Amino acid sequence: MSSTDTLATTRLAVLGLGNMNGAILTGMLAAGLPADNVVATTRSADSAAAKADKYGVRVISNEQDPQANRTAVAEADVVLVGVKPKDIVAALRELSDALPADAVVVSVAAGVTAKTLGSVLRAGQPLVRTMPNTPLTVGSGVVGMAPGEHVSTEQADLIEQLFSGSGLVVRVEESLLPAVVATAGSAPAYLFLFAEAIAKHAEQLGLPRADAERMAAATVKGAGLMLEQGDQTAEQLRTNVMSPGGTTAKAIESFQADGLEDIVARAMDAAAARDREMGEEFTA
Ligand SMILES: NC(=O)C1=CN([C@@H]2O[C@H](COP(=O)(O)OP(=O)(O)OC[C@H]3O[C@@H](n4cnc5c(N)ncnc54)[C@H](O)[C@@H]3O)[C@@H](O)[C@H]2O)C=CC1
Ligand SMILES: O=C(O)[C@@H]1CCC=N1
Repeated sequence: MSSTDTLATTRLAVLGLGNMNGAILTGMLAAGLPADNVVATTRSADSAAAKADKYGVRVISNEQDPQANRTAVAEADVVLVGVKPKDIVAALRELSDALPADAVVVSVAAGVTAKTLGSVLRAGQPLVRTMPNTPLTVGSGVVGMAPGEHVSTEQADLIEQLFSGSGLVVRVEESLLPAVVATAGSAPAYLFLFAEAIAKHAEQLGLPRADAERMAAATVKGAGLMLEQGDQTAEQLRTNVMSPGGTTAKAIESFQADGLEDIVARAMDAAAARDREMGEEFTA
């Protein structure tokens, strides 16, 4: 069976259609998952109508049908659960006996462990923990995935295929998901912060704000594309910009004198630590 055939026949339930599941769904639809194969749920009827319009899939709300999540999963092959970490245990508990036995539950929730999720699912229910990031929405995302013990090779390959049309998929042990959060899940926000800071200060240097924002965005995109080509390391690419005695050398010296590497390391450690902490906070 070709990968297109597999996508064509996969039935997907999307529980919670916020920022992350919206990005994932956009990526999967762009990669060839037929919109007719998808049923999504939201909390309110208004948001169901808006999301149905936005994504072109069937969306049912818990407001209209208190059993919406159970209805959505009843015929699913894959159930993508994109509710907040504090809500995921309750959401899975109320639908666990409505899941087909071979449906793969895919959690995108930060922190909440497979042990916790498995404890509210029926014994043997296939479960994959993932840590995605929002650039999936533009086909350039990252997903760390940790398939659980009841997931077959075919099911793990299917989940990887669903994501890989819109980004880089890396399989990891569950114990490495905090590192994936720090490196990829949260990391778009670091780069957005950098772009924000560049644009703000460019305005201080005299550029109109709108031009500064467009320049920052194009520069982050261009640098990302060069990094992605992979023929030169980040360090080599940086060095190429640094003419001896020139402007960039002064800027990099300033970053290094201010301890940029330590600043990044501390931020990543904080993200990974919060992920582990949420695993202890949100249990069944
Ligand atoms: N935003 C991001 O960049 C990333 C988020 N995540 C994870 O994705 C999950 C969702 O985060 P966001 O999308 O940012 O939050 P969000 O608040 O934008 O989306 C969550 C959605 O779920 C809905 N919801 C809550 N309970 C529900 C239920 N029982 N049934 C149906 N819908 C329900 C909410 O109304 C909301 O629309 C979290 O667990 C987070 O850890 C993971 C990686 C990156
Ligand atoms: O901030 C969070 O908790 C989620 C997980 C990674 C990105 N957003």
